[in-house]
Amino acid sequence: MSRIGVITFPGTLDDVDAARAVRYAGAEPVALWHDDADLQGVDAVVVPGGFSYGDYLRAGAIAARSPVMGPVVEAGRAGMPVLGICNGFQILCEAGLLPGALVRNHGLRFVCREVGLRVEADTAWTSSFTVGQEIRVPLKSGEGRYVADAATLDALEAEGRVVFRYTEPAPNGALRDIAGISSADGRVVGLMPHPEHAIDALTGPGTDGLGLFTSVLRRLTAAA
Ligand SMILES: NC(=O)CC[C@H](N)C(=O)O
Repeated sequence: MSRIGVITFPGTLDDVDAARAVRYAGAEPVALWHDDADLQGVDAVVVPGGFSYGDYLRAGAIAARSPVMGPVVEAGRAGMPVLGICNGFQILCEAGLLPGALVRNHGLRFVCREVGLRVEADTAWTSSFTVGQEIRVPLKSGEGRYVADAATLDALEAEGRVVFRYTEPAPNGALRDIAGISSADGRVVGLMPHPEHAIDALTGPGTDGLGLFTSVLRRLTAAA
């Protein structure tokens, strides 16, 4: 069975939901601890949402320099699938695995509501969707405005690395309505909205989020 690590930092909120999403998809979640530079032989890693280290300095800035992120960056650069959700996306950008940055929402308000996303790229974490498919998942963040310089944004678009775009003007002011991006090899993906909160029909909203986790499992099983 594929083993997918889920990291817990001080201040992480969504590790339990991320582990459940991994389990619902049919993989084994493995708890990884921020202070251990040890990935325990996992096949993929989820960096979940929350307020790691209290968002001090900048969201994700301290977590990006914690012991566990050393091997995550190394493995991500070598092709291991890594998914950063919300604070996890902020951490992956701060760690240099993904380009650009997440800054305070325009209007400076925390945004907490369901959003529509268009899947725009076939990656390790989106192969269960069709390109162009629209999904609905919750967004809950105060520093969710994706920014990068124009050359980086042009390159991301030209290389098919904009993975998710809001289907409405970005509620946080993200440039070009970008909700999620990937590494050049499509294995490291970060997004601001929360697919792990949309996996169970009983609680909703919908189950669209599960597709990210079934996608990576399919990829890992095909590679095995
Ligand atoms: N839900 C989250 O992961 C919150 C992310 C981050 N701390 C923010 O508010 O932007």
